[in-house]
Amino acid sequence: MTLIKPAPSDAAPAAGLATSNDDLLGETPLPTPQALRQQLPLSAELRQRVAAQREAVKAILDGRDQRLLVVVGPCSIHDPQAAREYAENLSVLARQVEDKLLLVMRVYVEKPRTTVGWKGLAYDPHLDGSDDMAFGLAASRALMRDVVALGLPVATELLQPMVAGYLDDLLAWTAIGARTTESQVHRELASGLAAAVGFKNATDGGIQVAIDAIQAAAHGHRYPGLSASGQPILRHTPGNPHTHVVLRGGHGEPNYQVEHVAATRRALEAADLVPRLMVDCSHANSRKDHRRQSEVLLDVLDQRLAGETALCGVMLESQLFEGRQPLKPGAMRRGVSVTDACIGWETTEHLLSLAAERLR
Ligand SMILES: O=C[C@H](O)[C@H](O)COP(=O)(O)O
Ligand SMILES: C=C(OP(=O)(O)O)C(=O)O
Repeated sequence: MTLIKPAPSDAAPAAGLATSNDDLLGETPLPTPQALRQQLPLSAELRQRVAAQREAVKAILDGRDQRLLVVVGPCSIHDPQAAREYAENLSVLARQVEDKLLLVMRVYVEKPRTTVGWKGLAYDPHLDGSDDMAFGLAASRALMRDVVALGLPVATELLQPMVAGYLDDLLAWTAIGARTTESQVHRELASGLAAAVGFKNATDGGIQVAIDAIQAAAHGHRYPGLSASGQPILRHTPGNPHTHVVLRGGHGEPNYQVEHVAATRRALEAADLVPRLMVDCSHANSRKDHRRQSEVLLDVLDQRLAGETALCGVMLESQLFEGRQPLKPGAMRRGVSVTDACIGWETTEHLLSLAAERLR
């Protein structure tokens, strides 16, 4: 992706004259979270639905509901219309398997990058480096609201803490990603979320950072933030007891197999935490080959059926069509991932129907 030069109005003054960082930065106003929520409000019915969806996720994490939590959907959203079509398919499947699986749709609008790259619908919705974030935040909120209206719970990764205020009333489950689980800022954010939070293990495969994150997020925190109306505030959080580890493998090596799950269970128990985990079938667990996600899922199902109660969830990266494609506006295939490769809808439907059948 080509980096765009700042427009003249955003251009920084000559560096030699700068006396503070503000002099070096361009800026573009954004709506406040309150303004966006007013523009795209949640009805009382949808608010209650989100509350019920959160409760359903927490019941699984607490062991009050024996179903498997399944966070499934695109690696990233770049085409909200295609995502709506995906959500319609998923909502039909969700009803067919609801006796054994709770399906939650990945609506990932912020992407953490290893170095640089497209950062997601919320940041660059026109996919051209113009970074029309006001539009991107609105498109993200509108899509999440439509997904909830279809009856599906929404999952996302929260990356930039300020973005949370635009979207967090819609979320039933949240990820803190492998690149941010060790960050105090993200642990503080998690401690104030009403939704359950999954902490990914680190990109090097280390699980201790996720265990530390669970402990940090369970505590109340006070940290500076912005209120819904844009006022700087000291935020007071209550602590979040509904968090868990997500095993995603590390540095190309998987960590979903029986010995890894047993080691993670022991590490959680040693820290006096309830052993509850989700396995991400993608990322290093699939060695970044989307076709291997099924292997991981089937292994996790075998572990569950063999009595491993710590395994309460799985994650799948899935799109309308399989694979991935480079981000080239004007030359793109509809419903194909522009970040990590995904399995296609037919495979997703087959795998989740099979999973429900095996658990029956
Ligand atoms: O889930 C998606 C990617 O694995 C993550 O955003 C990192 O992407 P990158 O390594 O392509 O930057
Ligand atoms: C970026 C993701 O995962 P991880 O943080 O495990 O790399 C993701 O699930 O989209």
